[in-house]
Amino acid sequence: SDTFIAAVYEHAVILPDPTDKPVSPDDALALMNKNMDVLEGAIKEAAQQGAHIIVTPEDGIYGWQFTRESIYPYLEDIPAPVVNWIPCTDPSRFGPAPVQERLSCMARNNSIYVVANIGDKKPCNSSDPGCPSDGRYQYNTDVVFDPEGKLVARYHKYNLFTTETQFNYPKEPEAVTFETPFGKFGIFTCFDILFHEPAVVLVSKMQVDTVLFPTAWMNVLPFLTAVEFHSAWAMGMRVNLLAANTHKTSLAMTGSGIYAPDGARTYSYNMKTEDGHLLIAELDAHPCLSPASPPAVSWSSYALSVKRLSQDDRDFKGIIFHDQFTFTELTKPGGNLTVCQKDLCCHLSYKMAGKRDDEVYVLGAFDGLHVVEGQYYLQICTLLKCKSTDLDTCGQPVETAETEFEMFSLSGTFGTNYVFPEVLYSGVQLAPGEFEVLNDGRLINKTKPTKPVVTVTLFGRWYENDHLKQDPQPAAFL
Ligand SMILES: NC(=O)CCCC[C@@H]1SC[C@@H]2NC(=O)N[C@@H]21
Repeated sequence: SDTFIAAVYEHAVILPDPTDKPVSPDDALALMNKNMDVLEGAIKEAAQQGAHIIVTPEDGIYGWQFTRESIYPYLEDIPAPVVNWIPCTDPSRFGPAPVQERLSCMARNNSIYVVANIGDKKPCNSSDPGCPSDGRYQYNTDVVFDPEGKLVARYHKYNLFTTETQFNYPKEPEAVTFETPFGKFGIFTCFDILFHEPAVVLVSKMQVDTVLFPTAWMNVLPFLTAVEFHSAWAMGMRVNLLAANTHKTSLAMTGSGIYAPDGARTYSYNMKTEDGHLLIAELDAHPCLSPASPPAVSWSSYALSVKRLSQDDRDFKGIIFHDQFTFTELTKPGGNLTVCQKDLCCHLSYKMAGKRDDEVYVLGAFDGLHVVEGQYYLQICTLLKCKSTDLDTCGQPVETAETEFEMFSLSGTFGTNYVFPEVLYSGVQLAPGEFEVLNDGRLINKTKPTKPVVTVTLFGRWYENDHLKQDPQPAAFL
């Protein structure tokens, strides 16, 4: 088919009581059934509304804050999909698997693809030099059941977040794909989206049309809020992305969406209430073949042609999410500005509807290694509102603004082809259809921005440099 209907469910997960001691398998299943009761309601509703596939969040069935031991009763042995298994009709073929059985039946009874995140356990012994001392591998795992209830995909999360000490890293990254009547699908989980493997491999080498993305994403302004970064990744990579986040406002976890290369089809961001939310939208099955699909971008082409007027004397430093940026202030209601850091120069042309005395904006550049909660090379050009008129606050998280822009055009001398374009309006709102990236690498508004601007950013990931990362210091040397 040319199009299909996608659903994502942002789920307010029911958490187990925090404990280091493992609960009984019955208690673990009772908690998981409570979450699956809620997910089943969303799956039924999505199917009734015609959805072909639904994505549910990372940790959406058992929550978090586990030790390696305390998660064990929640795990099941998940076989590779090659076994052709429908757990709903043959539940005990590979030992007890009540969670897989129930997910499979939800898919089968509602004739819909169901994507969920659960835990896999794989016994091992001393013949395997990597086998953990407790005799098992434990993996953070996504599963996909087709509309017959057959297990068609199993993916072990490769880039575990720093807090996930209950799980093992898979030895190799897996590029997991499956074909459907509405395009080729790939899958990865949460923190994976910041890295080359498997995320970029799925798109560039395996040529998937749509990525399934269960996540438990804590929002970090100004660049790494879920709806902002995930929609930008879909645009930069030119694929559909179905992002289902966990909902827990005390951890800043909210923000799910159905994203296409030309912008969000639908999204939700809700820091006000603790309820779940179902999103449904129609997508192109093959977005790269669509007439709306943009041609390849030469990211540095425009910026390299700009002649720089000397203005370094007005630059100053500031911190954004632990990284030291170089900033320059937008002192006039409109004009052209440049700021550079190392090899990256960022150019901005802009016009405000009116320059306000109570709000300050800066143009910023960062070219270097981010080292907190994981290490990754970044090249970032950004126009952002400072928290107050004190320049020392530039880079601190800001959610609202009053300044209206007539136009903006942001570009940079990027050394990477992987640049994710973000536009965030006041109130953590996206701007679908209101901006575009030109072939020469300029991020521009298409129409006059309909809301005040908080951030306009070109977020570049320089994967090619990641091999230069330092190994973390052994504890003895700290
Ligand atoms: N569940 C995960 O894999 C972790 C979520 C990723 C969170 C993103 S990555 C860098 C930022 N740090 C955060 O706390 N949130 C952002």
